[in-house]
Parts: sequence; structure tokens; C-alpha cells
Amino acid sequence: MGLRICIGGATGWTGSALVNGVRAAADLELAGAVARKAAGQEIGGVKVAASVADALSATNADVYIDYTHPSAVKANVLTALDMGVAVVVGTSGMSAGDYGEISAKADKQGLGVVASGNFSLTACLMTRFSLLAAEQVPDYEILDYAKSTKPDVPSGTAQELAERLGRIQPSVPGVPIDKIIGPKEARGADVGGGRVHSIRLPSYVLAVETIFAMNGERLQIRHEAGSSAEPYVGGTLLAARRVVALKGLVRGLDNLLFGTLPAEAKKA
Ligand SMILES: NC(=O)C1=CN([C@@H]2O[C@H](COP(=O)(O)OP(=O)(O)OC[C@H]3O[C@@H](n4cnc5c(N)ncnc54)[C@H](OP(=O)(O)O)[C@@H]3O)[C@@H](O)[C@H]2O)C=CC1
Ligand SMILES: O=C(O)C1=N[C@H](C(=O)O)C[C@H](O)C1
Repeated sequence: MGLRICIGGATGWTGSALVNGVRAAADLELAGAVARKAAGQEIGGVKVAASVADALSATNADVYIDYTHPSAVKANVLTALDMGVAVVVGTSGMSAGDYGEISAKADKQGLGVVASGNFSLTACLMTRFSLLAAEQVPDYEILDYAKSTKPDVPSGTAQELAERLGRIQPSVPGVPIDKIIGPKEARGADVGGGRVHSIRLPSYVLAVETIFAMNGERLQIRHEAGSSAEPYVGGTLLAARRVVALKGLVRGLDNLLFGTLPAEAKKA
């Protein structure tokens, strides 16, 4: 019997790619699925439940994976932990405070949670390269592009990056924000120490770019997502395989792949 996976958001863009990924993996088994509109129907050989609690009481899942909605994810994760199930979080929209609560619950339950603003390999490389750059170049700002209908801001990718860059090297505006002449919002938002400008327009899936600048030169590190959800499957399933051996919260796929950066370990 393989590792038993329950997928929240199983009918969605990412969730349906994951259902296929789990079914194609010899060491994984689809144990449950959650989605409201398809509740009662069958997906990948399992009956879709209307809620995480219903899905996890009907099955003995080892891991719950959430790709639902920013308005639902926190309650879903806390429910799974309360029910003794390790969690992988793909859904965006949770604040640093929300992650604090999840971290405390995971510690209390002795369970693992892996969350990553982006589970694609190339996005995870963008994050790691940006963190390395911030150790050397203190002046940077983050541009966060997504489709016009994305409800949460900044994206999960940009939020996690901003918080982590901000811990290594807070981004300090050349003119302090309270001294700005004109609308302060035009200078973006301070997200955990990193300055983020979010753009929401049709035709984008998601792109995140950090501009590092020194006198006379600039470095731009950019990731651009395409229209397929395939890139998120490998990283999410790697996290599912690893999370069962963890206790507590790990944020960032790059930490699973490459270990903790010394600069982040020092500031933790
Ligand atoms: N970390 C990463 O690498 C990635 C993160 N994401 C993030 O994942 C999230 C989902 O994205 P995407 O796949 O495009 O979303 P979709 O809108 O395509 O799918 C959402 C899924 O969740 C279900 N759902 C929505 N609301 C609820 C709820 N309240 N309770 C239970 N199920 C719910 C939907 O079904 P129904 O409405 O019938 O319930 C559907 O199955 C977003 O936050 C996105 O930013 C996306 C891709 C990669
Ligand atoms: O909403 C999306 O589509 C995506 N969201 C993720 C995020 O919020 O960072 C990332 C993914 O590339 C697509």
C-alpha cells in the first residue's frame, strides 16, 4: 500500500493535475478528494467529499494536500492537523500570523506541514537565487504579476519571497515612506520587510521578479509561470513524501531541496 493522499480542491486547475500525478505514482494512493460542487461524484476512483472533515473521517489518509481557495485554506489545514493528518499547503493567501498559528498547531500535534508559495522547480530556484542575491545586494524591490481575477495579494510566491528576503535584508526605501510626496500606495507594500508591487492584469498566470540594484548596475531575477499546472505536481508530491517524517512547519520547497540557507538559519 502506498502513501495515502487526500486532495482538497481536487476538481480545480492544480488539484486535477495532482489527482493524475498521484494516480500515476507507484508509491502513492489517492485516498480522498474534496470539492463542493462535485461532492458525491467520483474522481480518480474516490468519492468527492464536501469538506475536509468529511473526507478525512471517511478515509485513513496519511497526507492532506490543499489547493482550494485563500478564504478556505487556513480552516482546512487546522482541521487536518486536528484530525492527526500531516499537511502540504499550496493555496496562497495566508498571512505570517496565520502561519504562526499553523506552526503552533503542528508542533502541538507532533505533525509535519510543508507550505510553499510555489511548488514549481524553476520558481523555487528563483526564490533561492534571490535569497543569495539579498545577502550581497541590500537594495531590492519585488514585482508580483498575476491574472486580474486572482483574489489574494501579494501572490503566495511573492509573499513568501518578501518575508524571507525581509528577514535577510529588509528593503529600505531611499525616501522614507512617511516623507513621500504623493500617494504612498504607489510605493507598494512592506510585506515582512520586503517591498512588493502587485500588478493584476489579464493574460498573466503568475510572474515574480526581484530587482536588485547598486550604483550603475541592476540584477533582475524573474520567474514566469505558463498556462499548465504540471510544474507544480512534482514539487507538491515530493513535499507529500517528505512531510510524514517531519514535525512542525517548513516553508519553501527550496528548503526541502537544498537545506536551510545559513543566513536564514542565523535569523530564525
Ligand atoms: N503553491 C503553488 O505552487 C501553487 C499555488 N496555487 C494556489 O492554489 C490555490 C488554488 O488555485 P487553482 O488550482 O488555480 O484554483 P481553482 O479555482 O482552479 O480550484 C479550486 C478548487 O478548490 C475547490 N474549492 C474552492 N473553494 C473551496 C472551499 N471553500 N472548500 C473546499 N474546496 C474549495 C474548488 O471546487 P469547488 O468550488 O466546487 O469547491 C476547486 O476544486 C490558489 O490559492 C493558487 O494561488 C496554484 C498553483 C500553484
Ligand atoms: O493563482 C495562481 O494561478 C498561482 N498562484 C500561486 C501564487 O499565489 O503564488 C503560484 C502559481 O504559479 C499560480
